[in-house]
Amino acid sequence: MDIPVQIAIRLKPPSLADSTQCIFSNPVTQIVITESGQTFHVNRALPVDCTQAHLFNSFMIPQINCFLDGCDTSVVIFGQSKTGKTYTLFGPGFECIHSECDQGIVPRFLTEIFHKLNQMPEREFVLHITWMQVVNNNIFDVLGAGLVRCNNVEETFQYLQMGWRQRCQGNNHTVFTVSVEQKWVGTNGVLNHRMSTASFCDLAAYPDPGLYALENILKELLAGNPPKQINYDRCILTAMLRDSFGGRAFTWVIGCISAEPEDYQDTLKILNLCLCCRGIKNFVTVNLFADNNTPVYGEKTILPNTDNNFNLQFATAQWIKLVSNAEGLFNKILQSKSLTEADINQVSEWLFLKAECDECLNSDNVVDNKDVNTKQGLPRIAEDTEPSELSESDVDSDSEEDTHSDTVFQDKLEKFMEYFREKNDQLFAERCEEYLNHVDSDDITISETSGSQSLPIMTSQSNSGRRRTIQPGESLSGAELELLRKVAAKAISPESQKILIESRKKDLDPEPKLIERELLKMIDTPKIDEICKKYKMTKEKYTQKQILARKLSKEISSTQSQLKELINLCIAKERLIDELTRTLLHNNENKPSEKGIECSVIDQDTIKEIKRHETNLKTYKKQIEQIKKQIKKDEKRKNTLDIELVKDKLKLDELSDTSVDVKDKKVNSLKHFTNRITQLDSILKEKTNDLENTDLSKDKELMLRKEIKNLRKTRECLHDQRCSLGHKRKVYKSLSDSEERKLLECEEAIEAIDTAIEYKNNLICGKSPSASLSDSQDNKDSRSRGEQMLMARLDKLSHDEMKTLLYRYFQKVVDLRGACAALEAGAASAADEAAAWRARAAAAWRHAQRLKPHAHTRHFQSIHRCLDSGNAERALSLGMTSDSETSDDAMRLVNRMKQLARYPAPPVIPSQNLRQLMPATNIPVAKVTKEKNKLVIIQQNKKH
Ligand SMILES: Nc1ncnc2c1ncn2[C@@H]1O[C@H](COP(=O)(O)OP(=O)(O)OP(=O)(O)O)[C@@H](O)[C@H]1O
Repeated sequence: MDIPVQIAIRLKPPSLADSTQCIFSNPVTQIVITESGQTFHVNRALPVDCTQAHLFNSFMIPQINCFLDGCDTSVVIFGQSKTGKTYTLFGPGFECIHSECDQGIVPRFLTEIFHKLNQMPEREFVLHITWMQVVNNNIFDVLGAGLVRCNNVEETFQYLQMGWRQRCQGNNHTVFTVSVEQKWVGTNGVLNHRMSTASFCDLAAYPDPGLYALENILKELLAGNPPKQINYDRCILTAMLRDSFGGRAFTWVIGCISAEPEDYQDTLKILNLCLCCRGIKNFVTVNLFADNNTPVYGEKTILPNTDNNFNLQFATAQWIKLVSNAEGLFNKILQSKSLTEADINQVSEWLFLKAECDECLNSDNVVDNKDVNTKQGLPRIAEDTEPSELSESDVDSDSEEDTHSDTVFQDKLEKFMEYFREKNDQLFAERCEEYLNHVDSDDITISETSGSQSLPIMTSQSNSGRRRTIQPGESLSGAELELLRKVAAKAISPESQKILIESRKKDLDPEPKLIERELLKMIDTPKIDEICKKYKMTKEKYTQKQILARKLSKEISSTQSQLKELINLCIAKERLIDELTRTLLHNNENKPSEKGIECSVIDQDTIKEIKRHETNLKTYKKQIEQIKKQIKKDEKRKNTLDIELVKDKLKLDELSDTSVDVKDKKVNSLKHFTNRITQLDSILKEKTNDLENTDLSKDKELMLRKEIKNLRKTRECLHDQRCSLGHKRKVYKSLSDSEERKLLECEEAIEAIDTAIEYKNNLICGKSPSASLSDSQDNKDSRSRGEQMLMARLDKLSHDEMKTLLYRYFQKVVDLRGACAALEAGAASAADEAAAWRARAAAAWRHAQRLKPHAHTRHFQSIHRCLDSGNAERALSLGMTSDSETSDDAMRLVNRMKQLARYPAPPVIPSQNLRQLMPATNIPVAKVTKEKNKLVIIQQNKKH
């Protein structure tokens, strides 16, 4: 979320009560006004008498909440010297003499944080503090221990005291940070793992190089430069405040100003600087760890139980996991800000509905057992072994208890099934409708491939807002639709398919809820409920009768034992009476008469005793009779009960057959639906992933297209440049060296741009653009060790390094191409020269061939002439130069030479004589002319 930096202005109270004030603040209108009437609108215009507590409460409480939610926060204080910057941040000091009321923002913040965290025992947290000072662009660790872990407020205050003593006094910057890592399991059963940092910066007063550097950064940010392009590392202070300005922190800037007239100019400067910050927006976001939002389930969640509720529990657990996964993804997508507003609304609605479901699932109405840990998603469906109404009856046998708990369990199970069915149906129907409703009407098709199992997918534009929470149908791929058809087809009876097909044939818009109803019918048949109720009632009666029967038989057996005892007593009494009677008779027979009076007294006693015993015996016998009667009665009752029990048993068996059938059906339906839920959830998950990917890839695609567009523009420019250079070369036949190089660069750059465009196009089309560079196993294996090392190094290169490297290679390539072009030109001219020479040689050869016979002849003629003229030496030298050893002329010449060598040379004749001596080689020529009827013949030499 983009949040502008917030501004608060605090006026230092005047040193003297009656001193004049040149700056005023209006906390109602949040305006700071100068004596000249200049106004500054700020977020908090704090009054002169503003207390430390008021300052803290007026804007730090929301900061604390934000911080505990996992966002970074920051407080930066500007102000001239002695305007109360340190006082605002820390207070007057940490000694006991100082009142707690004077505590500044930092101690209050720490106290509040510990207080709040202690109020949330479910949160595990680790808190660290650091206290740094920037003195002359050098960093100084006030606490001397870097990050210091604090477990409670007391410990933290000890460090504050220590730091207060150790800190450097003077005009320097102080940065105090508090970082907290928190971990807790939310009510939805997912882990929250966050990290937040709060920084408190007490800036030095002007003039300070760090402050100037910060001022420049603020100006750059205000000019609209993205933070990524701003060099925060120009000094330590700016590097430390990277997050506060243009970063991810929720920042408050506090301007501490003096209201006194002599400080007016400095105050204006600080006010303007603070106002500068108002235009800066920070991207505040929750800092999450990778494991944030992962579902956390205790072992308690999945209970080993009967088959029936195991499925139920498993389905529920899976369901919750899947929905939580989707929730995590949705949260991430929301944070990524890659969604349109409509999408954000939908996702938010989904999250809201999910929260509603969680609330509902975790409510105590659903599950009686209140001990269930609500953090673990759906409360545990526990076996209820608590005694209920029936247990009050006199049931003492184990089997009775079992039967009783069975009944209770049956009830519970029914209840849970009912609940689960409702929820499941509701959720499933929603999903089903969403999927089916959002396919375009064109998609009403019956898949030919799936044969009779195929389902016509219908559409209806009707939708309720709630059901439009997720609209996967809008972007369902063909494969997904097919999967959905299959999933739905499995659940729909052939009859309903027929109805659907028929309704489609009639060209009616089939009611989308038909499918839903059909699905619901599968598990929600009234017959099943009736049977279940009847079975339940009969079973209850049967159990009661069983109990009664048991009670009776127990009573009978106890009466029988009582009877036995009485009978034994009677027997004993009879024996006693017999014995007494026998004694009495014996006494009467053996005793003398004188003792008669004494004897009769004893006899009377014995008689009395006998009589008493006989009366007792009679009573016993009566009792025995009564007991016998009672036993008979009880036995009769028991027999009746037994008969009834047998009858009931038969009835139960009968019902049970039906109910088992029904139960089986139910279990099957439940299983089936569990599977379907899993399938649908996997689709949902896929769709969620797709949604994320699509949105991401859409953005990416847009970006790529933009890049391609830009590249094309660049290419066009380069192309124009290349054309103009080419044209120039054509016209002037040559280019300067730099122009030649430029041309090469253009060509090379165009080639590189073409490759880049192709690469990006491939990315858009989803093709692997750099198969050769991709790190597939095959490629890795096929690379030599050297190549692998090179690739590993390239992988480690930073963006800038890569850019430099590429530029160098580009230059190298251009150099090489230049050298190559020069070489090619040299080679071409050499080849031309060679060709010219070859042509000349050929011509010479032909010429030589043509001239050869004449030359020979002329050569030999001249030799002969020399010989003839007697110039043997000349002839010899000419002969020496002749190359005609094999020719006849040569042979003849050689012979003549040999003769000349044998005979001496003739005497030298003067040339005039020689002419006379010459044979008539000059044949006289007669010229005949006609002069008047006369023929004139004139002899004349040829030479004349
Ligand atoms: N609002 C205030 N209420 C009471 N006392 C104040 C207030 N503001 C400042 N003081 C007092 O003014 C004095 C100077 O304040 P403080 O040291 O905080 O200024 P400072 O801007 O940090 O100065 P420096 O830049 O020199 O570090 C301190 O004694 C402080 O107690």
